[in-house]
Amino acid sequence: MTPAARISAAIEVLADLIQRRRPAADALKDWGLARRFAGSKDRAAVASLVYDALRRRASSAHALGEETPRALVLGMLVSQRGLRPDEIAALFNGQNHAPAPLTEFEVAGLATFDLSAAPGWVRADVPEWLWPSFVEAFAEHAVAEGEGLSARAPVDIRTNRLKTGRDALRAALSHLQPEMGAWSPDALRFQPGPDGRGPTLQSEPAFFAGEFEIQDEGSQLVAALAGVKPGDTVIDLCAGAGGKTLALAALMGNEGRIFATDLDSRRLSPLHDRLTRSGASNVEVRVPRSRGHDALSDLAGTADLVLVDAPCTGSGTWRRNPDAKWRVRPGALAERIREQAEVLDRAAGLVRPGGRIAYITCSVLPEENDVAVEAFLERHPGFALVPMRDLLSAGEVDYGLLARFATQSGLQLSPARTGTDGFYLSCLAAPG
Ligand SMILES: C[S@@+](CC[C@H](N)C(=O)[O-])C[C@H]1O[C@@H](n2cnc3c(N)ncnc32)[C@H](O)[C@@H]1O
Repeated sequence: MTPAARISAAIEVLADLIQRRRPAADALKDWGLARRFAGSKDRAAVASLVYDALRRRASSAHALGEETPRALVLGMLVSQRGLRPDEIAALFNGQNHAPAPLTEFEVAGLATFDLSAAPGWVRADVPEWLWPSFVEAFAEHAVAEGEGLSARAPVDIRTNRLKTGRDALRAALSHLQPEMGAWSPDALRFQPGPDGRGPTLQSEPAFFAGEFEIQDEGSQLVAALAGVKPGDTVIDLCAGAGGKTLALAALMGNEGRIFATDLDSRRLSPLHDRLTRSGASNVEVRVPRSRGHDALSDLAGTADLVLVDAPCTGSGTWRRNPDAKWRVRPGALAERIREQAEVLDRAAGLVRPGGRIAYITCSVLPEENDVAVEAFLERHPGFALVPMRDLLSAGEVDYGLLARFATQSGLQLSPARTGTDGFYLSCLAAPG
């Protein structure tokens, strides 16, 4: 397919997902099934155009004066891909599957492409209904934070200390030109290529050998800051596929015990293979027999640390999933807040006297972060916040520089602040 034909395809996919309000992945899959002639490079290029258009949906609609699939693509070609109006006009020539020529209205929109008078949520490319939350979280930096969440994400990996060291892994992957992570001593980073994707790391021999896991550096950081020690008894209450479980096992050097569970037993399935590959031997996966079955009933009041990697809107990961940004609804936020309270209350019954709950989200919304923690402290007055300076100075690395990203009750990472996904961490000490 020519570059112009790929643009036509992206417009078609966007029309489908907007009209039928369906996830981008589903619309892309259907498009691919109906066009078997399209090769893997074409599919990747079309997907990249669609996701880039979704990153900049609000600002493109504003600049072009309409929210049509064409306008979203046109705006993105300017703001995300840096094309000039004449370059865009050459692509939109109506020949050989290229999109129809530009209208006068579109030409005018491209020529001015002015966001200076646009409201903050438009310049930030954040849903309008979430803008008050952004302003509450980031004040005068809210637009820059929204822009950070609209950019493409790098691919980060976490060196598995149980198998190798970061320098050795960097040498093993030198053909992919890894960069050192800025914060985590285990992180390596790969910048996205022209199609927005990173290298296919899962086919590397070092991956099969368990020497690394793909994990955003922010996720690595919050796991490291949770305060786990070799020999601890740890419960990972929302373990899912085990990204944090594996990080904790490595930090503990396989000493002590981790009990990993999840409300949804299906989500735990990938964890078994990942544990084998990683060499983590101190993890016991507790699979609930049915919804509502308590797989941890024997562990009440025993854990040095309960990790609550809570279900959330995922607003901190919009770089990786720009579709989710526009699909999240107020009802879903309210449901996540209810689940967060439920899971935190469950954690309170599992932690030992003097132990700790580490509450984590991949969200930047205060409702899911500080507000959730403050509501927990009201329900459980014996618990107390672990001071931020203690969190940042407790481990092998002094993370004092992160203190400027402290919130009322926790720590907020973000693409604009730390170059990571938008993770939040707050640690709560149980009464001794
Ligand atoms: C953010 S994901 C976990 C990601 C995982 N910890 C990782 O690092 O890969 C949140 C998980 O919480 C689970 N969950 C939701 N409500 C829960 C509850 N009440 N108790 C335990 N887990 C719950 C979801 O099934 C989901 O797997």
